[in-house]
Amino acid sequence: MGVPNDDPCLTITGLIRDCGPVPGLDGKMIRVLAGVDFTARRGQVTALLGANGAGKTTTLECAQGLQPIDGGEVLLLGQAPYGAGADLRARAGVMLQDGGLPPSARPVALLRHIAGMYADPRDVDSLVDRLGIGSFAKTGIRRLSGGQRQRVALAAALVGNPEVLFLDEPSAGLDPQSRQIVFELIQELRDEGLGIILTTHLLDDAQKLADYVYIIDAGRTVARGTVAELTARTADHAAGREMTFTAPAGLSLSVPALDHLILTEEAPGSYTLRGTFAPADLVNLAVWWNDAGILPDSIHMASRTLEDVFLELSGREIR
Ligand SMILES: Nc1ncnc2c1ncn2[C@@H]1O[C@H](COP(=O)(O)OP(=O)(O)OP(=O)(O)O)[C@@H](O)[C@H]1O
Repeated sequence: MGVPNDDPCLTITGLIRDCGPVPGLDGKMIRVLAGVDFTARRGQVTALLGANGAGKTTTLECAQGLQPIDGGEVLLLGQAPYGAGADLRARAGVMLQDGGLPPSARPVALLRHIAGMYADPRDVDSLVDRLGIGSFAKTGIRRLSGGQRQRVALAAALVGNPEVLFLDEPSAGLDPQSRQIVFELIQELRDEGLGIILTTHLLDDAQKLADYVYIIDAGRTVARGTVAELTARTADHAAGREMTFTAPAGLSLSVPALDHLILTEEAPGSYTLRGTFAPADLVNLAVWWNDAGILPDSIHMASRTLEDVFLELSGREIR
């Protein structure tokens, strides 16, 4: 296996998409995508995040050539996907949330059938083994649990040996063991050089898997970066840290050495410090505890998670 390169496999620039006509808007079209930028690279997992209705599905459908575009540019493996031939489709694997699998088919027979349609398919037996499909190999798709169906859908997306893999909510419905298996497989495929594009509502999944993250809101790209970059403290978000500790209730909150931080007793005996911490603040805290004769029962310090960033950018209210 060669060293994977990180060339772009999907480039979306200023994507505009109008849909409709919408009956509630007197039959007018609505601008669903108003400038989405997104680049996915080979050998990386790139996550597309956004609240409900942000435009993720529409973006991916434009990327897969399932919808035309009204402005901007989409290049999948160097080609405009809408109207492209079967050759391009064969190079992209798509795992949809509802699977899109024929309900009466049996998993292994279906995978062998799909493999037969490709020039250079993956080995079906090893995929079946890897994804634990053997134990329900001959059960009809309609009788499978959601998590089993999800694993068959992933195998079906991979069997054609694609260069780019689109995964819509890959861990939806999976139990912890299956989720672990699927995550390990995604990481291996990434290391093989596949470009993997993932949409998810589970920010924890994005935090664990994604090399690069794009956040879209109301049809536009509003943030991009590695998880570390997005969660790093910036000038705007200098108050990005929070420390909590538990100690006896009713301590005096007047601590001059810490008065640049906000110290509150959120519940009896449960204290929170927020603000821009310097390492010396930990010394000042220890001096305060020492002077007051306190040994805290627990201490916890955390920085922002991807979820905090997402909520700041997409708003906390439901749309
Ligand atoms: N054909 C259409 N006609 C009218 N409105 C549409 C059409 N397609 C999408 N929309 C609207 O565009 C917006 C974006 O939809 P899209 O399905 O891309 O969002 P999403 O980010 O995938 O949402 P979710 O997380 O809920 O799946 C939504 O408000 C949706 O109602």
